[in-house]
Amino acid sequence: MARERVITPGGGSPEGGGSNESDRQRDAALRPKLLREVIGQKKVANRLQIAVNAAKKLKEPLGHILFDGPPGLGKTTFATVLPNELGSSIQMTSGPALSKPADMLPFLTNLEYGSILFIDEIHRMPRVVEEFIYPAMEDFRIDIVLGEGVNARTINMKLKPFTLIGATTRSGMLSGPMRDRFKMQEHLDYYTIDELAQIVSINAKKLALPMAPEAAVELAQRSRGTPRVANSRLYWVRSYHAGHPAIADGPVTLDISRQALDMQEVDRDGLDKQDRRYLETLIDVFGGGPTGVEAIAATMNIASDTLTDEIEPYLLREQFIVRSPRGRIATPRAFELLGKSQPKPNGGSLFD
Ligand SMILES: Nc1ncnc2c1ncn2[C@@H]1O[C@H](COP(=O)(O)OP(=O)(O)OP(=O)(O)O)[C@@H](O)[C@H]1O
Ligand SMILES: [Mg+2]
Repeated sequence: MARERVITPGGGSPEGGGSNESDRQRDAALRPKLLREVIGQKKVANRLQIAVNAAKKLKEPLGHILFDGPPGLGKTTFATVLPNELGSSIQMTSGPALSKPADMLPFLTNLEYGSILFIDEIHRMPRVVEEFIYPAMEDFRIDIVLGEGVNARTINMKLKPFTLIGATTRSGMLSGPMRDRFKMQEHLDYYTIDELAQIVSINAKKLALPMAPEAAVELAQRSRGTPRVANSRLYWVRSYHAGHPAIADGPVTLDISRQALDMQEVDRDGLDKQDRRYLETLIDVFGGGPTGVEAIAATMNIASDTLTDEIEPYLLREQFIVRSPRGRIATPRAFELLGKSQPKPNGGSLFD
């Protein structure tokens, strides 16, 4: 198993993407350790397995890898599985924790041959740091400037060949030159109900919670296609079950899982309070749009990044909203969900 060194200069969090502390502890407890334990994302997992096999056979470090996709889909999971597969070590940091090139030095000088440096939220790394690590990625060397003004000297330092793994929820914000330096670029997509149900069943076992298969499917259906959400729903169902003496001795049935999720105000489509608040704002305040994300964010009193990174991707995928050049528009499905009737468009189509 890999030795995991988590070093975060500047007190930054090694993991980003909007997960809070308790989510992170749960994530770590339930995270798969090996590629074969990873559920779904089969094409990605197969390509990684080939790359790992090749690296071992050729005794070369793995090429640099970029993972992108919405929060909670497994970017950090894949990054932490790889050193286990390779028998190497991993250091973890994140873009916001790296404000200047010197912040990279402890990581770069700690590298071992073939070890992994994981940079979460890599799109938030400042341009100066990005440019500083280009030669590290390409030729395993860095240029360090010592002193200032006329006394400044540049020292060229060789590094041990290593693998950089970047993760981002916003691949569009990554610069072209940075993206091009990754040998593999893997996009993670939402999971099917079947895959999520498997994850829920496996994790219920890890938590020693007896659960009927239909209950696992119910949780899967109501988890926004996202393993992290499925895990957090599972923890809630576990508390609900344990907190009711009358049912705590039996398994979690379909009924129990429904009651627990209804109590948490997770609806049958898996949308939670925050998702519905977004749709209510778009429909009640902005007449269903089109309206800009900044206006929705200001009205909801929430960061617009949270909307674009965490809330909107699933609503877009499930076609509760569409994006147009003039802004976000609620679809008939969103009106139906909230039990509202759709205003009649004057003349032109609602979606023009
Ligand atoms: N393919 C998978 N198989 C099984 N469990 C998974 C899988 N992907 C993710 N998980 C579970 O979901 C949790 C969250 O995943 P992870 O932390 O890797 O997401 P992430 O993409 O890094 O999110 P963020 O953008 O917020 O950093 C993991 O701890 C793990 O328990
Ligand atoms: Mg992560």
